Amino acid sequence: MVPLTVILLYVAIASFLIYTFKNKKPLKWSEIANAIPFYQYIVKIDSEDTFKIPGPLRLPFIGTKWQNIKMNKLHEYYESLNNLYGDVVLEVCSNNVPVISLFNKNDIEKVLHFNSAYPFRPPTEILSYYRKSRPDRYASLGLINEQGPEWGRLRAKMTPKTLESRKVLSSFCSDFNELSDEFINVIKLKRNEENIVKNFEETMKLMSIEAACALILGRKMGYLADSHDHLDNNSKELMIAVKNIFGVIRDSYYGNGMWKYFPTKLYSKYIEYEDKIYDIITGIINETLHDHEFMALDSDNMSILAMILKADGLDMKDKISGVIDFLTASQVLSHTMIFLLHFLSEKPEVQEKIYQETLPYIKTLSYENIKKFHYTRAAILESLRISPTAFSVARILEQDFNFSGYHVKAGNIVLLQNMVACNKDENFENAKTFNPDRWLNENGEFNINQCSASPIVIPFGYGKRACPGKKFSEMEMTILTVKLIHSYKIEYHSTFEKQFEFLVVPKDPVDIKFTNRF
Ligand code: HEM
Repeated sequence: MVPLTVILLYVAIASFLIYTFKNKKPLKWSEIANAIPFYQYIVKIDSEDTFKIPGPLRLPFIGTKWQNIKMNKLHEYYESLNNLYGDVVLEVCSNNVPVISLFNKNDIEKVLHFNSAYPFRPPTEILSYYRKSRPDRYASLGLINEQGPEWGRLRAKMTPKTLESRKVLSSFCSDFNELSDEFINVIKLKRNEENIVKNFEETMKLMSIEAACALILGRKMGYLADSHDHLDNNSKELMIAVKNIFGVIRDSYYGNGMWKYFPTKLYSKYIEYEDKIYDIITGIINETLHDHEFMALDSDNMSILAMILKADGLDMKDKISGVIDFLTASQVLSHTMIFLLHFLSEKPEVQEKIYQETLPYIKTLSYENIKKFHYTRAAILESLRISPTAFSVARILEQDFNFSGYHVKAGNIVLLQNMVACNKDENFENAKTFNPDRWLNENGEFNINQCSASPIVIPFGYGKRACPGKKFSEMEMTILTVKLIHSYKIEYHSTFEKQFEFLVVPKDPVDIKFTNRF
């Protein structure tokens, strides 16, 4: 006999669900969607053309979310979708919104080359929902998530041409050289008796966040010191929040989505991290505004924080969210470096070539000098081609397109599956093989146009919406790689596996052996 309480509970839950769906109680997604004019045009699955696109079985309410996808293997899942259904694949979110994956080089290029005034990238739902619920703190969804003319305004104000000027890059180059030397020392201290740094990803993340704070906040946090005992609570909490927020965003995006209807644990965790970062950044901004010396620096020596604080036409809410967005977005360095170290570890001869190429310049790794490192830059690009951390670039179509014979209407969300496409032999010869030489011309010079499929190598995105941190990150990766190779021979001591955490990241633990070069 089923106890009466169980029956009553069942009836209560069923009635609630029927009420929720039958009365079309507004989903939080649609609240967000209606708040952003462009989103009203996102097409729903009722479009006949969209239905013709192959993909996993679609069920009412849950779309294609019934599949037992291991969330941390999502990047492999997309490769299997391509193998099963072809170059254009349809998935349907639980809120009936279609998401179309494009795997074919020509289709990807069509979207990239569409000349949009304000390229639309679907926003992160959980962040958008939370920021909309806090008008006391946020005036907009922020640079990463805002759309249309408002995004255009934020982008123009927060990423002025001076941001990537030679002088700003040169000035940061010398700061980053110092940090890299500290990092080399940290590795020395963290090696065990076999010269292995266990859980290297943790050490690398410290470097990543220290570099981000130097670039964006213009301050040294001390995350690379021997011990963290000296750090104040804010510094410790900032580190934890910035490190963990990506995992929560991933779960909100690809999980069961219950946070949209109930105040789940996941949503509380998200608020906890977002609020922590907000409070600490607001404190730092207030301190900075009172630091007259800092604010008086000329634009060539300014941090991104000072540039944003000095920008005209942005209110304080915009400035705070801008700094938060820059800080969280810049955490990708650590994953990209670990992928690169894996490839270098597999090919000691590449390490040797980098060593020889950079030997004459090792004492002065200036911004001008590192441009001469053709082979090193080719090795970095090759790693980003095979193992980008952003496995796809998302866009919302602004006009109808024909993709490999399928008509796809404006308003559809497409995922440009650059990682899968970049690992296909039809686009790159022996695509899965790490081969820096493919990026060198007959004179041994690095040339991005050396491969005909280079337009789909988009680790930093593309066009007006591309990553504003690209030049900084390429510079950081070059300096760090050169310094590491001049100090150590690098060898992976754990199996190399990737996992999905909103971004593709190395599966931990990563153990790397660093043997002194001399
Ligand atoms: C290896 C390091 C990095 C990688 C691989 C990376 C990758 C990306 C990608 C793929 C996008 C999306 C671009 C698009 O949709 O076309 C993006 C956007 C963005 N990145 Fe990065 N990024 C890195 C480092 C940084 C750094 C250091 C900063 C800060 C200075 C930064 C700030 C941003 C911001 C603010 C956006 C949003 C731009 C917008 O929507 O207008 N990133 N990044």
